[in-house]
Amino acid sequence: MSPVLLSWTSAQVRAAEEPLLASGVPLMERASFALAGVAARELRALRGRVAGSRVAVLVGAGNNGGDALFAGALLAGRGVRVDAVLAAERVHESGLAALVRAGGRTVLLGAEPGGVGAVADVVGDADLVVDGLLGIGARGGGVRGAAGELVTLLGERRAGGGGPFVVAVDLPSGVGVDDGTRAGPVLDADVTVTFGGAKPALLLPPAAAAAGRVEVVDLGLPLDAQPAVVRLEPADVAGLWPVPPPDAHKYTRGVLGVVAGTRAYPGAAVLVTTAAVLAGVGMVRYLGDVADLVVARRPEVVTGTGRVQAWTLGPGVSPEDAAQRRRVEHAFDGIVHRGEPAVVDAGALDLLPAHVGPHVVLTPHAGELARLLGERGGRDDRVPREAVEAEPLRWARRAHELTGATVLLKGAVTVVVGPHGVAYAQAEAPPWLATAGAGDVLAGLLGAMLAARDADVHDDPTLPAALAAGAALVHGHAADRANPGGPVAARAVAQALPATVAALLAGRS
Ligand SMILES: NC(=O)C1=CN([C@@H]2O[C@H](COP(=O)(O)OP(=O)(O)OC[C@H]3O[C@@H](n4cnc5c(N)ncnc54)[C@H](O)[C@@H]3O)[C@@H](O)[C@H]2O)[C@@H](O)CC1
Ligand SMILES: Nc1ncnc2c1ncn2[C@@H]1O[C@H](COP(=O)(O)OP(=O)(O)O)[C@@H](O)[C@H]1O
Ligand SMILES: [K+]
Repeated sequence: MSPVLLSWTSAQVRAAEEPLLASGVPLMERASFALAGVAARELRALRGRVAGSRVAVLVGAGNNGGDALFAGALLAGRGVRVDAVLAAERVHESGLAALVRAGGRTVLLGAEPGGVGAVADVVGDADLVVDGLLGIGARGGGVRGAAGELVTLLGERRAGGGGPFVVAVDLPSGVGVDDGTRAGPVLDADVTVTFGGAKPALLLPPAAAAAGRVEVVDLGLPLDAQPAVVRLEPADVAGLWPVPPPDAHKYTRGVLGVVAGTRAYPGAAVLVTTAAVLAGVGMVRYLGDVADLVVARRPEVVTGTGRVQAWTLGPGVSPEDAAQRRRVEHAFDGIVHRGEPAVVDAGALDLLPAHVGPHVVLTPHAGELARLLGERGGRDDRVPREAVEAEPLRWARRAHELTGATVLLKGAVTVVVGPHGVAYAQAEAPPWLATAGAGDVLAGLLGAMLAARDADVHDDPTLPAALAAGAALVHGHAADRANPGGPVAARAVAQALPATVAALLAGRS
């Protein structure tokens, strides 16, 4: 398994390809050859053979269309019936010539007697569609014009359970390449064959859901700039997880202070402390109103004040409760003055000091992030939850700018933003994880990681973001391990942590 999926913006990709194109490296030839290979493999899987099957190639005005045309030509050469739908009067010239030479047929979108609907019927009846409408030249806002209508019609077929298998060229057409937005018609794909390196839209919500399986084709591009968005893979966990050395003792493994839970919400305290203990922290110190319950459920936990290496603050905490408020504010003293790393969740988000450092990791969901932005930002930052969900990277970045903290924005894909533009998008969580208390487990798990690596966090301000992304990955895997393919309770996710971590460290996941 290859560790880390990296993505670069369209500008970074263009900068990397420039010297190669200038020296005549045949990038499009390499790209289209790989693309045709993937299409042929999928046809074999779908139809049992390549020759005799039917492929529709959607061709936009740019080089993305060029890739699709050359791939169409290669497929036609292997006995595939290829219909190319030209979405512009001028398309890639030599690509078109190659397709026609190989026996591919063309229709000009808009010039067909039956209009876009008739073209949609032809495309819809194909075994496989190669989507070369838009690549990194897409300006956002979805596919425009007649091609946009075609994409909408094909989307309706897919939604109805029909429609052909779609292979996207470089990106699903219509997504916001660098910001992962989905505003307007997008052709959802089953497989995306992306060139040189992934693009942010392939990792970021909401666009990433349109990509299907992502296959990266190495074109030999010198992509040495810092990637825009990264997805950690299971093999990366070993480099982040605090594996105790032989001479470890409980204090070197870290003490986590927890302020969580009230008499009204006692469960949060149990879930946070359980997750931290099962993630292998040296010790948990619980501060709160339900110590008896916590200790009854987790006898490993100690109660009362004392030194800690890191904090988890906020699950089940109500800022109106004076005693809890005092405990959280006291913890923030150590966080601000001694630099203790912290996870700040739920009720503690409302008590966050004006400015903190990246050693503080905020863990809001979209609703909590919208509230935080509204309270701390200017007029333009007052956005509803839906706006955060439509552009999670943008708003997580904004929250980082406003607070100085590392920001982990929870959701189906969890987005993490830290200093120096570092960003992660983790998508391992099964939808079953969207259940009350799951966030408390994440807060305890991440707190344990920060407590064990507090010294490293002091040295490297980008480490908390990596640890947070790693925690999201472990959290998702634990949910899956707790009950593969079925419902999970938050407590079961916590209970699955020891075996999940062991499997990830052993490379068995
Ligand atoms: N970067 C690289 O190293 C390589 C790039 N290649 C391909 O080249 C592609 C980029 O090519 P281009 O720069 O020509 O860009 P595109 O092929 O993405 O398309 C640009 C064209 O689409 C139109 N357009 C933009 N937004 C639109 C919208 N929302 N609705 C309708 N039309 C819109 C523009 O007017 C322009 O004519 C990549 O995605 C990739 O497929 C490959 O050939 C291999 C190498
Ligand atoms: N659709 C989804 N698919 C997968 N995971 C999800 C989805 N929605 C939410 N999650 C995850 O479930 C957890 C829910 O956390 P949170 O909203 O804080 O709930 P709670 O406060 O009840 O613990 C987060 O880790 C989040 O990333
Ligand atoms: K495309």
